[in-house]
Amino acid sequence: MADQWQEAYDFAVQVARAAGAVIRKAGECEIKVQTKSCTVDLVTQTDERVEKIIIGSLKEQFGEGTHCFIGEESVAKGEPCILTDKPTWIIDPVDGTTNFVHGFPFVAVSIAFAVNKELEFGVIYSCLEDKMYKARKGRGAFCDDEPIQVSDVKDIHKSIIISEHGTDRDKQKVKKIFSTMQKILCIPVHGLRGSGTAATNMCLVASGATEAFFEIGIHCWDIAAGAVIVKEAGGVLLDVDGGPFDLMSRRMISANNMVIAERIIKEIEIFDSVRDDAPIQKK
Ligand SMILES: Nc1ncnc2c1ncn2[C@@H]1O[C@H](CO)[C@@H](O)[C@H]1OP(=O)(O)O
Ligand SMILES: [Mg+2]
Repeated sequence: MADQWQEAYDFAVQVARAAGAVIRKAGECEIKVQTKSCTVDLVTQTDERVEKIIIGSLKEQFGEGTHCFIGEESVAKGEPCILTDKPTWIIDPVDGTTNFVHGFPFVAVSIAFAVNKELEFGVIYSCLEDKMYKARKGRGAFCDDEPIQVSDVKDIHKSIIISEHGTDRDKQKVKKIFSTMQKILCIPVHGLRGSGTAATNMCLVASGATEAFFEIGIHCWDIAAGAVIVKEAGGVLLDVDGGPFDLMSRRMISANNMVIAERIIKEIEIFDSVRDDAPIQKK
């Protein structure tokens, strides 16, 4: 059925915009911060509240039994993070929580929808910039309803590359991250950047502002919506070892084309991270 998920797609855009308004308002008040896995892994009442609003609205619209939900804060509370063939919403209510806490102006709501383990659409609302990015499989990518496209740069020396440091402060991992950054910077490339939100970084690749974004340590809810948006904007998604993109693997490179992706992959020093769909006791 060609237009089966159009209603869900349109509804996701509405929900993301409403969620972004809640985040903007919350940012005007005092933000109470708590920590999750470590002292730099932050969470606020807004993350939890917004996830409840998003999942509540989707359940009300589409029924509780037929659709599944993977949300960052629900998983943090012990809900499973397994992608099945059922229609599944993958949600990051506040991507860039550290930015939100500090008033650094890139914070995004990320909502993706998968069926039969395949991503059907993604919506990312960069709520402080008030930019709505969206894409549906086979239908192109858009920012505020204008079509977007990846950059056509093939020469790595003319590129800007994005990566992030994540929240793990294990010395060996940090060393590898910085060693990778140093090697890429000295290729040389025009510059290295990082907005602090994986979702926004992927929108920057999709809209041609940067050639690639890669990270090890991210979660499926950080990149699911962005994956559709990058792909529909003409870009590519790969594992950081050059293999196929795996949503649950905690690592990925998104790029404008294979030439740039493969050149960056040569420099990435890979470190282990536990898969999102690993059994909970092993995390
Ligand atoms: N352990 C981790 N390692 C790397 N990135 C992480 C991470 N946990 C979350 N991220 C996400 O990666 C980006 C910054 O590194 C953000 O999008 C952040 O999402 P968050 O703000 O929703 O936690
Ligand atoms: Mg996130």
